[in-house]
Amino acid sequence: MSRPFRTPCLPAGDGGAGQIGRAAVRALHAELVLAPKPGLVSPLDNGSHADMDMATFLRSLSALRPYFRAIAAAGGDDAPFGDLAALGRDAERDMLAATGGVNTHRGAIFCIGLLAAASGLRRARGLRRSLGDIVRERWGRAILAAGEGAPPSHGSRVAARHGARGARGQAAAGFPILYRQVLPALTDGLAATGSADAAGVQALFTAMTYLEDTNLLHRGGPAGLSFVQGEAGRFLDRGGVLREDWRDQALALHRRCVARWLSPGGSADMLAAVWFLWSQGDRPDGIMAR
Ligand SMILES: CC(C)(COP(=O)(O)OP(=O)(O)OC[C@H]1O[C@@H](n2cnc3c(N)ncnc32)[C@H](O)[C@@H]1O)[C@@H](O)C(=O)NCCC(=O)NCCS
Ligand SMILES: Nc1ncnc2c1ncn2[C@@H]1O[C@H](COP(=O)(O)OP(=O)(O)OP(=O)(O)O)[C@@H](O)[C@H]1O
Repeated sequence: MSRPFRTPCLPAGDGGAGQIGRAAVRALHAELVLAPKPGLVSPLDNGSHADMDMATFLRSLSALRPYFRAIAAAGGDDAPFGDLAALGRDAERDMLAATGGVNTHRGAIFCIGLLAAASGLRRARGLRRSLGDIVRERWGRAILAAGEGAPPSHGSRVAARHGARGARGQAAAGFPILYRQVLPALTDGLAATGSADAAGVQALFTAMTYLEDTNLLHRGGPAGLSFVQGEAGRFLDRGGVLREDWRDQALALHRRCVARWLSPGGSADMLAAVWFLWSQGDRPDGIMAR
């Protein structure tokens, strides 16, 4: 039975932008400290990354605090995509300054930034839509249009070569992977295990199974992408985090990804995004009253 959509309460002061910004940073922190995560930076090790570690990510996260609050406030003012993108470009500069030029959070600045803006708009207007729907309806067209003139990137090169839709395509469509696959996996994982770690791993492996991750295409081509999708899918088919030995199984895939120098960075962003959705009251069957 689906829950009725209820509008979250409005906190006093800045329209909730501070609260939304803090939730975004907490979601990214929760992704960072989770382990094991195949090929990704975690407290365990640097995964398939020679140029960054936990400390690099923590510096980056600290530099991004003002950004997430600012983009939530801009969303609350119903800013056009051009204004959000300008905030995002400034945030990328802050990230690069904090990390000595390393790309720790480019995907997250984009996707969690947009979701934070949508949360600001939802609170300001008392909307009863999911954050993904708000991103699609309010900024979807402009997101796709901005991609056409954008300077080349790893993502855009592999998108052109392999026909992938990448981060822009996922956002412009309202993040269907989050609502159809990753959020249900997180919710079911929490209900079945009562453990945020286990549910996070289940959500991450679900993203790895279904996402067309341009990081994997860039590093490993179509074979690298289908290796990760296939192995993550097998982990889920064998019972995922309901198996007693799930940590060993996840760790084994981590080692195999590192041996191939593969890193599912887009899926890491989806994990942080789904923690953010959870914190904002989005659920697979509606929006929780808060
Ligand atoms: C759209 C963005 C992410 C660039 O995407 P693009 O595919 O061109 O580049 P790039 O390879 O550098 O980064 C993509 C990142 O998205 C994540 N990702 C990869 N695949 C996917 C996917 N299928 N779905 C969601 N995220 C994904 C990964 O973290 C990856 O690192 C964004 O950084 C951007 O628009 N940059 C241009 C400058 C700008 O306007 N910034 C402000 C945006 S608010
Ligand atoms: N815990 C994490 N570990 C590694 N990458 C992550 C993690 N969380 C998110 N990511 C995402 O992965 C991306 C970084 O991946 P990667 O280093 O492969 O990208 P790149 O700089 O485009 O490529 P390369 O380093 O191969 O030149 C970031 O945009 C980031 O958002």
